[in-house]
Amino acid sequence: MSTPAIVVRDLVRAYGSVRAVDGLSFTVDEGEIFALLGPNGAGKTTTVEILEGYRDRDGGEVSVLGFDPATGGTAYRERIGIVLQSAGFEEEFTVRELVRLQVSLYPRRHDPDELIDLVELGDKRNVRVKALSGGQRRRLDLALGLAGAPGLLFLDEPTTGFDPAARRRAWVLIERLRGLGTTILLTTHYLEEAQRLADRVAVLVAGRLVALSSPEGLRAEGRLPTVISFELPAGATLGGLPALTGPPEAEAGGRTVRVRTHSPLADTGRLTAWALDAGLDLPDLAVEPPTLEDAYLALTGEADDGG
Ligand SMILES: Nc1ncnc2c1ncn2[C@@H]1O[C@H](COP(=O)(O)OP(=O)(O)OP(=O)(O)O)[C@@H](O)[C@H]1O
Repeated sequence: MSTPAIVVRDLVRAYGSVRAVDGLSFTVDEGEIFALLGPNGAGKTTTVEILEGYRDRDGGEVSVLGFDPATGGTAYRERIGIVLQSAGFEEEFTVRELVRLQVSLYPRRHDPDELIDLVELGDKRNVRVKALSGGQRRRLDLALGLAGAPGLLFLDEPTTGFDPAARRRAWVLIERLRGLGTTILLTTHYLEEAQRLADRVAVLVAGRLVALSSPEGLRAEGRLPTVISFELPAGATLGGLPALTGPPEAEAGGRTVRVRTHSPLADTGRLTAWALDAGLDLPDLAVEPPTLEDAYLALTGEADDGG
């Protein structure tokens, strides 16, 4: 087993009477994409800033790439990459000038042009920063965060504000970084992003860890039901449906029926057999297993009961 890239033990950080981080422990393996999730105010930014060396801690142990970030100084900062949400850019610089400048600050460097190609800004190389779109700027953020060829990258909500196509392209790029062996600590509010990218996910609530698992593990541990839904066929009533393990619920005022079940195969079989026997269709029949978002909402107590 390789040495973990990040070790956090019993980390505590308080602001007055608020314990923003309240006894947090986890490790991140080398080469892993590790996502920190949690509602607003859960302590993600505080944790990440402590790991980056930009915030003091009140208690606990932290080791990142073998350094204590609190005392690692420049030697430590040169080893990590940080992609901030909105770095203040020199608007008059071109993309190439800015990336070259950033690269020159580090002893271990990427080739500026390769970096620009990696983030797919090759055709914007000589364009001034002020003329970039929001999504292109975020890709430039990423190039700047990678300037020192870091072994560890902190990615703070990397796709906030991206359109869906740009988000998917960013995911491919992040996966490419993983392929290069970069360890990534990711914070995000997009559960689909965590599901797609993260090897493991930590869920924080009020400064404490409430779950730590692979996205699949988290879904499975939630023991949430699969939802079968369909339109009630014309002439059929809720009471006329076959016996199912989960009671069918009709949407208020509509004809959509939902069955929450832990035996989706058996219940779907009963429903379709019943419909076929009766010569009925089940319009919009769908069988949806719980998503990471469902598991997350249940864990953080944020599930909305409205269905
Ligand atoms: N500089 C500060 N002074 C006082 N309280 C702070 C400070 N920074 C954060 N806090 C408090 O610490 C708690 C955790 O904040 P933090 O920013 O770490 O949460 P977060 O999980 O990153 O939230 P978000 O998803 O909104 O970014 C919150 O209650 C917040 O109000």
